[in-house]
Amino acid sequence: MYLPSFSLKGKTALVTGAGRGIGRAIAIGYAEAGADVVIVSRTQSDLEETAEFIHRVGTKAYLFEADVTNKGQVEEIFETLDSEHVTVDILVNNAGMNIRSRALDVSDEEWETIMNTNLRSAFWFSQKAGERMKEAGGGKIITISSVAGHVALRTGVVYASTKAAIIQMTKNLALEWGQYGINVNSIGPWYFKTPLTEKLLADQSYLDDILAVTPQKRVGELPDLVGPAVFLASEAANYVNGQTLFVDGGMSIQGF
Ligand SMILES: NC(=O)C1=CN([C@@H]2O[C@H](COP(=O)(O)OP(=O)(O)OC[C@H]3O[C@@H](n4cnc5c(N)ncnc54)[C@H](O)[C@@H]3O)[C@@H](O)[C@H]2O)C=CC1
Ligand SMILES: C[C@H](O)[C@@H]1OC(=O)[C@H](O)[C@@H]1O
Repeated sequence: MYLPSFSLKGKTALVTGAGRGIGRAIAIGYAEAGADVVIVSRTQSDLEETAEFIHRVGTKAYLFEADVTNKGQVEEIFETLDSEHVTVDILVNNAGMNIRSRALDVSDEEWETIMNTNLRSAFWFSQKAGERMKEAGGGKIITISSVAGHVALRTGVVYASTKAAIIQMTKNLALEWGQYGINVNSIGPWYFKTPLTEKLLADQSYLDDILAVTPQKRVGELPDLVGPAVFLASEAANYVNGQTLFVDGGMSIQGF
């Protein structure tokens, strides 16, 4: 038999930023693939909406209203999961944000906020999940980067730096943790319509610029991202490590 399983049945996934957008889509997609899902975000009402979808699918949802930039709250999440004997088999570091300042205008506060939200939080969650996965004999860690981590976009140098750092962090964690059966990969999306981007994508001239450099001539739909996220979380990706999968309609290969 050559076809490995794409199912997540019997697994528990933790998804940060699961209150809306890409994180909510991945959390629900993982539930549809059979996983129980630990969902983390800042807004309880958003979490409850995501949990409602998961319950309709028939798997369990564990809700944690937390700020991923607060290390104490990150530690508390894992202490609570440990006390409830919930093992995280799959971690998706999705929470992220952007402040699209020009380089000369970036304030120290903006730098801190973007770096802490997009990069430091992902490292903290990876450390906490990684030490448990090492004990458990393996696991899957997926961090959401961006094409902005691979090519220069007009959406801000600090954001781009966090997304490039995620690509390198992914390689280094894979190098250290592959021996423990842990697969560490990242996904690099191009534009997907979410609360983070909806204002930008509503501007027809901006959208025209996006489509001009996108071979598939459309922005991403959330199922376009959930499929790769399920693949990387499943047994089908057991020998994929340290990679970044760009889900971008071909944008990152666009030349002239
Ligand atoms: N939407 C897009 O076109 C693209 C998004 N991405 C990345 O995908 C990820 C998700 O983006 P979207 O769903 O579009 O964003 P979004 O803004 O729609 O959702 C982000 C989620 O993260 C949560 N979050 C933000 N800061 C948090 C914090 N400090 N503590 C806890 N939760 C926090 C928000 O509450 C929200 O639920 C981000 O890492 C983003 O950089 C990457 C490329 C393109
Ligand atoms: C493709 C980028 O990641 C996208 O561009 C933006 O302006 C948003 O901040 C997203 O990050």
